[in-house]
Amino acid sequence: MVDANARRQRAGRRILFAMPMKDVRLAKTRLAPILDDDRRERVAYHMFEDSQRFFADRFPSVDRLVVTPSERIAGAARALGAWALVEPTTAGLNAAARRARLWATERRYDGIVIIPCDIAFWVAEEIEELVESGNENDVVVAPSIDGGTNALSLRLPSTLPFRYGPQSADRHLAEARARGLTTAQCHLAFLSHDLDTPEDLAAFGRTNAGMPEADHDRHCGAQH
Ligand SMILES: Nc1nc2c(ncn2[C@@H]2O[C@H](COP(=O)(O)OP(=O)(O)OP(=O)(O)O)[C@@H](O)[C@H]2O)c(=O)[nH]1
Ligand SMILES: C[C@H](OP(=O)(O)O)C(=O)O
Repeated sequence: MVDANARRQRAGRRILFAMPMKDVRLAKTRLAPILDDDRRERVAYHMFEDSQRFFADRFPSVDRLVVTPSERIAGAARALGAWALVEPTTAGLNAAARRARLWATERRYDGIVIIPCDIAFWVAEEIEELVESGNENDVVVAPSIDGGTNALSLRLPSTLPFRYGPQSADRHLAEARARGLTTAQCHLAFLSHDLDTPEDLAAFGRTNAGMPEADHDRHCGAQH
């Protein structure tokens, strides 16, 4: 009975997917050595659009917020069914995350899942796993293969300091533990692959080389 009630409560949680996105002119700068500006901007825009279509198609009932300094991206986000929050300047991912969390808190969402717009392959089951783990834990981190944070789920309200940057996955978990929050880490094979470097792009182009072979490589586990 307790379980059934808890499940019903979780099912009623309102969450927000928050997706930070730069102006494409400043995006994907690590690809500049191999792509001219036009191609680099197209890659950035294509990945952004792909992310929005994926969430609109597979998670139509979950609100999305795109945080961006770009009016062009904001307009495209709205056309693809998202809310858009326009930042006055490009102030970094930590600042964008803080803005998104404030927006969500003011609107009384129960949770926020911050996800970048540069994942090579989106897999709905991975996102479901992440959301489910976020229903059970205050803070959930899905690391990228280089130790970054490719998804961060927070139960709201939250005062966790954002630590995007090198090795941010461990840093987010450490900050959460230091505050006595419940934490989990999700190992999600596809979500761990953002497309940042020329090597990532080459792997992406080689029919899944460098990508996980099967989509069953996913699990979330509590961290103590
Ligand atoms: N709104 C906003 N989004 C950002 C900012 N910095 C990064 N992002 C977004 O956060 C996600 C991960 O970004 P990064 O991998 O750090 O940046 P990137 O533009 O994809 O690639 P690099 O320029 O090579 O670092 C992408 O969706 C970015 O567009 C920022 O200052 N503001
Ligand atoms: C989003 C980013 O992940 P990376 O690009 O380092 O994988 C970070 O955690 O700062």
